[in-house]
Amino acid sequence: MAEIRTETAIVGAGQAGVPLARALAEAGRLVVLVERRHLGGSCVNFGCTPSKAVIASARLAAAARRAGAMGVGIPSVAVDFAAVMARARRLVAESRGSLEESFRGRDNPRLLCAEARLEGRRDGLFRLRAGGDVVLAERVVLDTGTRSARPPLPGLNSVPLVDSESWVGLEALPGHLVFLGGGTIALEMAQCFRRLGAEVTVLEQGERLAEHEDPDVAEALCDALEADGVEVRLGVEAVRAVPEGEGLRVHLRGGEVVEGTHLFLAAGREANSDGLGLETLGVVPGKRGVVAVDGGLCAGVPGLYAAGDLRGGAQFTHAAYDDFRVLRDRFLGDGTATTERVVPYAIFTEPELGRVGLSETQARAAGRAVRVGRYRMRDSGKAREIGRTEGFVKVVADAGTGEILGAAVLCAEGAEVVQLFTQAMVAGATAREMLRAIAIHPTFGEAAKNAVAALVDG
Ligand SMILES: Cc1cc2nc3c(=O)[nH]c(=O)nc-3n(C[C@H](O)[C@H](O)[C@H](O)COP(=O)(O)OP(=O)(O)OC[C@H]3O[C@@H](n4cnc5c(N)ncnc54)[C@H](O)[C@@H]3O)c2cc1C
Ligand SMILES: NC(=O)c1ccc[n+]([C@@H]2O[C@H](COP(=O)([O-])OP(=O)(O)OC[C@H]3O[C@@H](n4cnc5c(N)ncnc54)[C@H](O)[C@@H]3O)[C@@H](O)[C@H]2O)c1
Repeated sequence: MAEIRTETAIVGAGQAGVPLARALAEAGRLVVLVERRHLGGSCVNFGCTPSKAVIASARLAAAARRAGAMGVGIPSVAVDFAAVMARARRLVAESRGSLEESFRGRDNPRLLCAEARLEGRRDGLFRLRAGGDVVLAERVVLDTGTRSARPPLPGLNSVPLVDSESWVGLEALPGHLVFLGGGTIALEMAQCFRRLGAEVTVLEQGERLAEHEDPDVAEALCDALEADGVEVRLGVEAVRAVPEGEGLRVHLRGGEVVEGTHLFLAAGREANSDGLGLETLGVVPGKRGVVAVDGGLCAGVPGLYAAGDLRGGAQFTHAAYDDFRVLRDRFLGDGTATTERVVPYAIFTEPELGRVGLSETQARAAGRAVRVGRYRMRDSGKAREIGRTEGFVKVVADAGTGEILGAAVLCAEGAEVVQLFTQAMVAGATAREMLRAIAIHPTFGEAAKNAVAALVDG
């Protein structure tokens, strides 16, 4: 057993852990990074990278099927599922490989490939067991991410299951996927697998998909899935899963039965905080295993920090990466950086939903007097020219000052277009100030500007 003394120990080579380890080492500070599985964490290995690669293939198949409407004949569209998945896994292997290469042969950051567990704190040092090694660290950063939550559904373990991690290993196209849950993962993956040729049913216990979005946005997303042939069942309660031949049956309350070949678990995520030994420091995780932090990401014990999905709140790659900025500033800078920030996000369906700030529902629930500007994509020149008229832009502003409070951009490239509103919000811009910027014609930026104009004029 080796005893390793370090200034900073980082647990989890995810979106905050890797850049932080590099930055500390570059500044000449001793750092140990402990990872139990693959460098790059969820985003690289089974999240953003492979899902967006497969979604790109599915979008291409859908565009090819629509080509006739644009005067381009594509007589038949064949999806080679194995090739689609092989391409995605190749991208994963490339990203992971270059990360592995960047750590090879280095003693700072020192990479330990092991499961880490805290064993309390003595003489001002955290004690961390990592396989056969013991790390003694002045501070510890936990960046251990999340995993698919497993709802307490009787029979769950007896049926063919896919989750947000194992899907990446699929070799053959599932015949009929039944999604349990209708949030971000289900929206993206249900549309994608349907476009690749699978039958898809989504079972959502709530009254709408994407429960955190405004009802008009959620309804438009639901319409988009249904237009692709996804069967969406809202307000249903799965009470039992039963194997049936090669597949399964899901029994719903009320007696109805849904059949499929695989159950896709998309019922939320829970943080990897169990097994970390947090109890040895008196830290008790909250709902879904989340570790509470302050604005500087300190987890309640001096010297203990939590970053990325583990700390709850915005669970996205770019938010985890921004936690790196906060921690780097805490450890190497003047220590004033905080997590008070504007975090945009997207749902990569078609149309794509780009979101930032407050939704109309959230703004009204917070007691704000708001104005809402809306613009339909079917009125946009660019959308009509490229044959992508679905969706709308919706912008929410303070009724008194005109300050932009949030936006939902549901259109082709909505995740790109919403960045306009992110910039405006960070700059504290009002609707009138946004209108001073000329938008290029023909672009979706014009549609965004027209939604802002509707806010001022409407
Ligand atoms: C299917 C899917 C698609 C997604 N798509 C997007 C997207 O398009 N855009 C977006 O912004 N976000 C997306 N996300 C979310 C994104 O992947 C996460 O928000 C992001 O990866 C979180 O990074 P993290 O650093 O918090 O944790 P992770 O990237 O999960 O890293 C945590 C690491 O800690 C390691 N670990 C855990 N416990 C221990 C331990 N005890 N000892 C040692 N190591 C440990 C894990 O093995 C893992 O490598 C997606 C997620 C999924 C599942
Ligand atoms: N584009 C992106 O940025 C992106 C993409 C994929 C995943 N992610 C990450 O993953 C998270 C989303 O994961 P998710 O979609 O699993 O969770 P979610 O919280 O978005 O949605 C879960 C849904 O499942 C429903 N549900 C829960 N238990 C159920 C049950 N027993 N039966 C039926 N419905 C049930 C809930 O009502 C909810 O609507 C995001 O918050 C983000 O962190 C992000």
